[in-house]
Amino acid sequence: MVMAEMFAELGSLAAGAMFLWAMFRQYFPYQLRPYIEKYSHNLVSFVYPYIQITVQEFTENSFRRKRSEAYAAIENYLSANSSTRAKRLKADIVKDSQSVVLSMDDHEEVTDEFKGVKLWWASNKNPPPMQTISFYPAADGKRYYKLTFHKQYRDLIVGSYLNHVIKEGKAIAVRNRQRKLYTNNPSQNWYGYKKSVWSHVTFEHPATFETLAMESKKKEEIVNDLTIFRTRKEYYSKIGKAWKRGYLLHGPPGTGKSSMIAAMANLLNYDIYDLELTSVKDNTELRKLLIETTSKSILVIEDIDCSLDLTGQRKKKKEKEEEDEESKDNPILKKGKEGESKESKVTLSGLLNFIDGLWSACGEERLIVFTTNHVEKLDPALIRRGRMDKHIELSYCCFEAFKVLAKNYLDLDSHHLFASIRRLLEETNMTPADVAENLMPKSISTDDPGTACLENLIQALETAKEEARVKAEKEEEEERLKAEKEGKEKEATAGEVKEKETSGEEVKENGVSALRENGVIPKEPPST
Ligand SMILES: Nc1ncnc2c1ncn2[C@@H]1O[C@H](COP(=O)(O)OP(=O)(O)OP(=O)(O)O)[C@@H](O)[C@H]1O
Ligand SMILES: [Mg+2]
Repeated sequence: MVMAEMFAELGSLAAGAMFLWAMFRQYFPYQLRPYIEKYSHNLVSFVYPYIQITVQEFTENSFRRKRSEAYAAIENYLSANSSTRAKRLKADIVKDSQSVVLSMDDHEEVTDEFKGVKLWWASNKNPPPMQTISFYPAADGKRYYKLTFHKQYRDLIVGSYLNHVIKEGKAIAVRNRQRKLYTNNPSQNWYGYKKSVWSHVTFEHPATFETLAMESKKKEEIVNDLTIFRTRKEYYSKIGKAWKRGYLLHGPPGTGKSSMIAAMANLLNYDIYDLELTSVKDNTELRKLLIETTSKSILVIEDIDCSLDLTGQRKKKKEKEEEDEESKDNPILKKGKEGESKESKVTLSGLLNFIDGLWSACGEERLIVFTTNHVEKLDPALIRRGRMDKHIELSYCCFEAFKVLAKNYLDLDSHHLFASIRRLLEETNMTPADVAENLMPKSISTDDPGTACLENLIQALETAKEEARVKAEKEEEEERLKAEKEGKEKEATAGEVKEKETSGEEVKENGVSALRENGVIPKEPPST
């Protein structure tokens, strides 16, 4: 009964308020209305001790409509912090359909706590504008988040809480994102408005530092170097350097240079930009590619010594001039040359600027990795410290590296054949790629695949040792023959010179006696 009375009273109150509001709108002078609204706002804020901050999903300026970074970060933050508390959630699939991320649904509210202070987040949506007949799909309403907190915590919330939310949100986005492997498009593939200088696929390489075979001390040093680099944002800005680091990986083919790049990307959770230097037209295009890369990425140039003849550029130019001269009068030759003229005009100085010039500071938290099989062929300017800060040599398989491979491939920590393998590895050079190939079980039916593979490896090592011995002998023989030949040639030339000298002396002697005969020079006194 009491309840029913209460509802009846409430109903009449609401009806009364609505009547008053309608009267106000109809009869109150239009010019005075803003003043009344302003004072009513002031009155409400005086009584209502809470502050509200809204963050719209889209920011708009006169050029374009863009999804707000702050909104995306808050969305991620709330998806991680609210999914256990909110009752209505939206599900979305990320990471290549592998996991589901839950976020707050529209018109849902959750509470959060920061340093003992309670705050409320609400997700809302403004109704869409009036529908008109349009070619485009119907516009969705404008979403926004509203944060409410007590005004006494204003400094704490504005000063640190919001920063904390954005930072956390961005970190969650990085964790959830799908990593990408980019490669540069040739410039003829950039189509007008939709031009993109890089194309990408999902990056999924299983290599990690655990599976990488190399000495554990060296591996630890590299992992430490990378992890320190990642946390050094403030340090880099303090010393006034762009937050980037260069690595030069060098060593024979099949020693794990490309695998190490994949392991680096997996360790740091970075994207990879694999730059194919030969299809970059010129230095300007190189700069454009650099600008289009994002932070938290590894920029890779593989086989830098083969990518471009950077040191031989001048020679090439001279040769080209000669060729041009030749083809001037020959129209067929000229046509052929024009077709080939797409070759890269990237210069060494362009590349040096790319690595550590002014432009290289755009974007941050970036690694630049060069790989090469012939470090001695590279220009010293290209690999000096500061450009390539860390030089890592990946070499032939040592016993420690073999043990990593045996553990990965055969699940073996020790075996009686390890001792012979150790001795053989010390005596011969075999790349980790070859060792790994021999450790792959070749048949399913073997009872003891581990022993079979190790025996295979021993055989391969012995063959390699024998081949190396034969090769060394052959080289020695060639060397000996060459030395012999050179010796003979020297002897022959020495003989010729002596002959010439003696005949020259004779001529001289004859000349002198003739002069004496003719009394031009005095005769020699008789010897006593
Ligand atoms: N250090 C290593 N640890 C583990 N696996 C390795 C290692 N080195 C080579 N491999 C194996 O050999 C294969 C080839 O290695 P990778 O492509 O990394 O060599 P690379 O040094 O980049 O050679 P290249 O100079 O020819 O590009 C890899 O797929 C990997 O399985
Ligand atoms: Mg490689």
